Amino acid sequence: MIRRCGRLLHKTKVRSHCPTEELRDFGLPNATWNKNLKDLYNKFLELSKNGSWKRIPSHNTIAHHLQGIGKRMFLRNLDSDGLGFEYCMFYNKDERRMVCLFQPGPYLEGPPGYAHGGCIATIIDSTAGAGAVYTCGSVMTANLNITYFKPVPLGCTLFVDSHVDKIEGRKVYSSCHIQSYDGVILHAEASALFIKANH
Ligand SMILES: CCCCCCCC/C=C\CCCCCCCC(=O)SCCNC(=O)CCNC(=O)[C@H](O)C(C)(C)COP(=O)(O)OP(=O)(O)OC[C@H]1O[C@@H](n2cnc3c(N)ncnc32)[C@H](O)[C@@H]1OP(=O)(O)O
Repeated sequence: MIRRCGRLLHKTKVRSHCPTEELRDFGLPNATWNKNLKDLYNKFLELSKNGSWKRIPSHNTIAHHLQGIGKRMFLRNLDSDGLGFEYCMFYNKDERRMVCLFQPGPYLEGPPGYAHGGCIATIIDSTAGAGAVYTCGSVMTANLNITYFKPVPLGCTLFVDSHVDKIEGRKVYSSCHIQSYDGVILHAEASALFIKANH
């Protein structure tokens, strides 16, 4: 247990929204990560050693205008680890690829025992969106098309693989695949159009 901002918090379990708390990097392993997620994470850490891949830190806010009223980034806004979006991302600049290692928690349930399609869309948007941001700066999603092939069991480990395919002026075209951690099952694929900020 640690004491922060006058509240008692369990070191690995509880997420504080206290605005004065130092930023926590949620892309680091915690006790709720299953073995497959940890193994994939370690594999990408290994690949990062020669600089080709880079781990992307993940905080619970990018919204500076929210300072003073808490940190509420959509994917990191639950108060406990493991219940919602558990994920980390790695970026490969040369390949214009952003991958996300994702473990959907029980609060993301849609059909009984399976992830809601909206949370699959969210992780695709966030992964491909982050890939577009890291490749060419601020973007907004203009279009996202998803084909769902196989339902995603809650608690499994997914490999989300996005790629910036083409950049035409302000338009950034990306594709994304969601597979099981071992690549055996293709759960979904998507194409997305991002528009670069007009400044
Ligand atoms: C976010 C950045 C933060 C940076 C922080 C760094 C940390 C990185 C870490 C983590 C990143 C996380 C990543 C986030 C991921 C999530 C992103 C979202 O959820 S975004 C919210 C949902 N999307 C909206 O709410 C958009 C709503 N729509 C709009 O605001 C506008 O329509 C917008 C900006 C998309 C375009 O508007 P216009 O006025 O700027 O530009 P116009 O002139 O309309 O379009 C430019 C060109 O694009 C085409 N275009 C626009 N929309 C299109 C569409 N839907 N389909 C096809 N073409 C389209 C147009 O035809 C035009 O093409 P022609 O230049 O004439 O050839």
